[in-house]
Amino acid sequence: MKIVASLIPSDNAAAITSIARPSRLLETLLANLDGMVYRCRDDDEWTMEFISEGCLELTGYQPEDLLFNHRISYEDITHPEDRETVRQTIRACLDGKRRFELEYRIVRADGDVRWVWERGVGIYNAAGTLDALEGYVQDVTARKEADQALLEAERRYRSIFENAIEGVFQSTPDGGYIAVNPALARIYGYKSADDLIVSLRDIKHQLYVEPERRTEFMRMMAEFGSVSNFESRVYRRDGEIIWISENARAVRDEAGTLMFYEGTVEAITERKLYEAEIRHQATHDALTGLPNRTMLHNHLQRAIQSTRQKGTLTAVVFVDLDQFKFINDSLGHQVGDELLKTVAQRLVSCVRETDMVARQGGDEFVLVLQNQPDENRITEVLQRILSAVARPWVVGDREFHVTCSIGVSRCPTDGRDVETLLKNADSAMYKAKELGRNNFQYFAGWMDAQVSNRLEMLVSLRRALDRDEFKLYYQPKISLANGRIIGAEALIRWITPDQGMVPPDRFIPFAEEAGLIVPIGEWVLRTACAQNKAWQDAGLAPIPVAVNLSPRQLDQNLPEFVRQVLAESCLAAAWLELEITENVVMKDAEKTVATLNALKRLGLQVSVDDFGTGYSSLSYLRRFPVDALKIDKSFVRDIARDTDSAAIVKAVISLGHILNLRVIAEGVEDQEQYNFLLENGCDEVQGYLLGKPMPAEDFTRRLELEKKAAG
Ligand SMILES: Nc1nc2c(ncn2[C@@H]2O[C@H](COP(=O)(O)O[C@H]3[C@@H](O)[C@H](n4cnc5c(=O)[nH]c(N)nc54)O[C@@H]3COP(=O)(O)O)[C@@H](O)[C@H]2O)c(=O)[nH]1
Repeated sequence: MKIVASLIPSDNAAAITSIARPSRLLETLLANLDGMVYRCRDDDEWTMEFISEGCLELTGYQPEDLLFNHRISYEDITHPEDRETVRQTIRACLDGKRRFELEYRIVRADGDVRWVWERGVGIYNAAGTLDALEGYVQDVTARKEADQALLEAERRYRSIFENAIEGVFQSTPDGGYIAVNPALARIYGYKSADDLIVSLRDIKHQLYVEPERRTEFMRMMAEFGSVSNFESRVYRRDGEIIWISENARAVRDEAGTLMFYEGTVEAITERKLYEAEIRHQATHDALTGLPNRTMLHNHLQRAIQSTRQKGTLTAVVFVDLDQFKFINDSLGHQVGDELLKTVAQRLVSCVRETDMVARQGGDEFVLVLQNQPDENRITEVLQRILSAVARPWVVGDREFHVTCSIGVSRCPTDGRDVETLLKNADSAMYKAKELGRNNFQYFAGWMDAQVSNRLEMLVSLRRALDRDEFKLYYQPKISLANGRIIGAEALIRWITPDQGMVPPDRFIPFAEEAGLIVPIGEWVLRTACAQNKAWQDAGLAPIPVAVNLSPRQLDQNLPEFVRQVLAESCLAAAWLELEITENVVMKDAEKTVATLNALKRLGLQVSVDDFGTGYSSLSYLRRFPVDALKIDKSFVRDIARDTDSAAIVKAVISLGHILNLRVIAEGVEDQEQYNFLLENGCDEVQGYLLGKPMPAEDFTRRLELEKKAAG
């Protein structure tokens, strides 16, 4: 209950005269008053001597019911909880001869509780003794309820303001705060809302990390009257930088003059970090942390644009590791991953910060070298890359050597769009592989004439078998004991209608990738067996023909397939030799031993190809059912120049003989190499010196000549 005691002295009010008998005019007025006029005694019942007609509407009782307490007294109508206070308040005013004014509750005839406002005055006689009280009572329930609702709403809003998780503020255009809630103080690292308001007086410079954000905030407020999701970096009190998002509006007076800004602040650092992480993941390679293919494409796109505008030179460098597949297969993916990470770091160390090193996938990296002054500078970088990648690489207590092949295309010379530049760099890289690996090649127009697009190659390869485009060449193997042909290696050739002959190095890896190597390998085996049988049927001296096997062919079905092919061609198994590269033998050694044993049971021969380039374990080698080791041509090539190569060749020959294996040296190109191998007890040689791979018809003539010479 709200009690308002009037401060107006009752001397003036005393002018109100007795209204025991009001005039007619007054009666009309009183009857139409919105409330009740009364005159009562100062007794325990507030006995009414006069009461206007408004009594009925106000209390639900007829005026007669209350007059002289005929039916009920006003004291009884007054709400029991308010009676005492009403009496005390009126008493105090009467004692001080002041007008009284108060609000309290009454209980109407129908039991309804209503709020009333009462204003009255004491009526004194000439002797100054109180005669009666006169006053006016009005129903103010509606206003009271509205006030209550307003208070409740205010309380609720204050609670929201005080307890909100978001920061709430009102700030002035000159950069101070009028009001902030505790959450904003917490977000900005202040002890309390007051601490923030007092300490932070220059929002532009004290709060924003980039003060231009405040300028932008003000500009948007002036232009649009509000900002939403306005993200900025701000300083907390201790100097820590966080991200916030603001939603705010400008508050203006009726004349349109800006009064202040008000809005909310949300701390979004975590979201920003998460978004940055997601962006990073979408654009970076998880293993090496380098930009991925997507980012490379976007970056290259921009680099091309800038190259065009500035008239500069940009190089797209395709780097492919030479022995990666082998390392992955023989040493496992974990080691392969470590190698990729090391290579990634080394590549980054070779270029400027403004250049990009991206991982395209697998063991392929692409570098974008922008704003190059000339080709010499690009070449310097390429040389740095070759030596960086070739630096020994240590895993545990073992040291490895890896090289890479590099292809380069230049913008604008070799292409002006992303696809062309990447395709041409890729073609140049394949040329580098063909030219012996561990080198770089700049793209040249003629490379386009070859089947350089891998996708095209795969499509063409798929058709090649049906169109009978493959051919087998045969290269002689010569006995060092007597210089005679003691075998042949079947080597596939692809004669395409438009590109001519495509060497196996260019398509075997794709065939392996696409799984086409299995049908191609089957064709090779059938053709080689059939050809060998034809030579035998022609009366030529029988020799074993060696066929190369790809890793994908070496599964448990292979022995059965070989058995079938031998049966179909009627070739005795002794005249078939299978060449398997060292890394394939070592990969999943247990499984390989089982397959090799099954093959050996057929009666054929098995040799380990490219021996020396891999990491054969001696203990495994002892257990493998193989007949021969083929020393890789890279060692044979350097026999005369490089003492290490010469030592390796000698060691392999000794090792082979200790293990009771034949040793064949491949890639013999000159007499010096031949003599070295002869002197060091090698069993067989193969190479251009003794005969290049040749079509079956030419090989037939070689065999016929041999037969004649043998007499
Ligand atoms: N899975 C299969 N792989 C095959 C098959 N046919 C060939 N290949 C493999 O492709 C690689 C390249 O073969 P190719 O271009 O035929 O090269 C062979 C010889 O021509 C070459 N060679 C022989 N002598 C010399 C020489 O004196 N100098 C020199 N620079 N190169 C020479 O060596 C290749 C034979 O190598 P290898 O197999 O290691 O004995 C090659 O890896 C083939 O294996 C196939 O049908 N299936």
